[in-house]
Amino acid sequence: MSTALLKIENLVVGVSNKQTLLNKINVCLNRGETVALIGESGSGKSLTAKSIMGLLPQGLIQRSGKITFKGESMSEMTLKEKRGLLGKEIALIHQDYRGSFTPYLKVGSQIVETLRSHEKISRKRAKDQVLFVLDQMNLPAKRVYHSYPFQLSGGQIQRAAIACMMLLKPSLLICDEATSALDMISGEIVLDYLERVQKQTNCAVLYITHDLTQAYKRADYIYIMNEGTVLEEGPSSKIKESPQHHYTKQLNSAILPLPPNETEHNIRSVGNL
Ligand SMILES: Nc1ncnc2c1ncn2[C@@H]1O[C@H](COP(=O)(O)OP(=O)(O)OP(=O)(O)O)[C@@H](O)[C@H]1O
Repeated sequence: MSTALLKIENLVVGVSNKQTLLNKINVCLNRGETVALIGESGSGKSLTAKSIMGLLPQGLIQRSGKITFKGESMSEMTLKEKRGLLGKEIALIHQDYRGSFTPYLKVGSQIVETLRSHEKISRKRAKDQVLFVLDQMNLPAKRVYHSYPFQLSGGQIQRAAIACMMLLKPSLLICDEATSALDMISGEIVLDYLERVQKQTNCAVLYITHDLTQAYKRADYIYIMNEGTVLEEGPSSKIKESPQHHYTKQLNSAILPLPPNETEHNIRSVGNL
């Protein structure tokens, strides 16, 4: 049997020895798979994502549990070793994109340098690749490439930051409410692009979201979280069609019953304007 790409086993996180915030979380991701952690605000989704990289906020500790990436225990890695994985092997896309670029350098040259620090590639080829991915993100590629961060909108910077991460072809992409700062059309364009990259590179994607509709559209497997625990898990179709837990049933009943084809058609029509 092949090793899981990422395995979280019995993860317990809390405020030193007091309050428990994550209680015995078990999550598994295979190569190429798309998994969603679903839950309302405060359910523990982001802390689970942060635990993977050892990026827990000050004052919080991992009390027990094991996290393995490609069969290697991350809990035993030094912070330096974990940071080495971040970027090349694991990309983390989150809502707060503001720190993604240095304010004094043009966006294009920053992405080129990031790419060249991970891959032996000429400046000219790197530039071509950067312009290509910026274009794939539906950005005015040349303008964004030659702009300083302050000359771009928040959504443009965020899409440029995502383009930069995907150029590094990570094995695992963690999207923590990655498109919540974008309008609906831009968000769909970004997620469609991520899906295309995923097909080419077979990277796994972990979506952290409260948007069950997106999870049903994008994920193969879903974990339903509430108050720091996983209440239910299963293939998306099973969670959608035969949920077992009353909380999952509640979440399902809260989804607006829009016909998917019509929604898609409307998005396409607006997008083509
Ligand atoms: N630094 C911290 N100190 C104490 N408690 C914290 C800290 N960070 C998060 N928490 C608590 O841990 C719980 C889980 O938080 P987490 O950020 O994982 O939620 P979430 O499901 O990602 O929510 P959201 O969708 O709003 O981002 C919440 O009750 C939150 O208040």
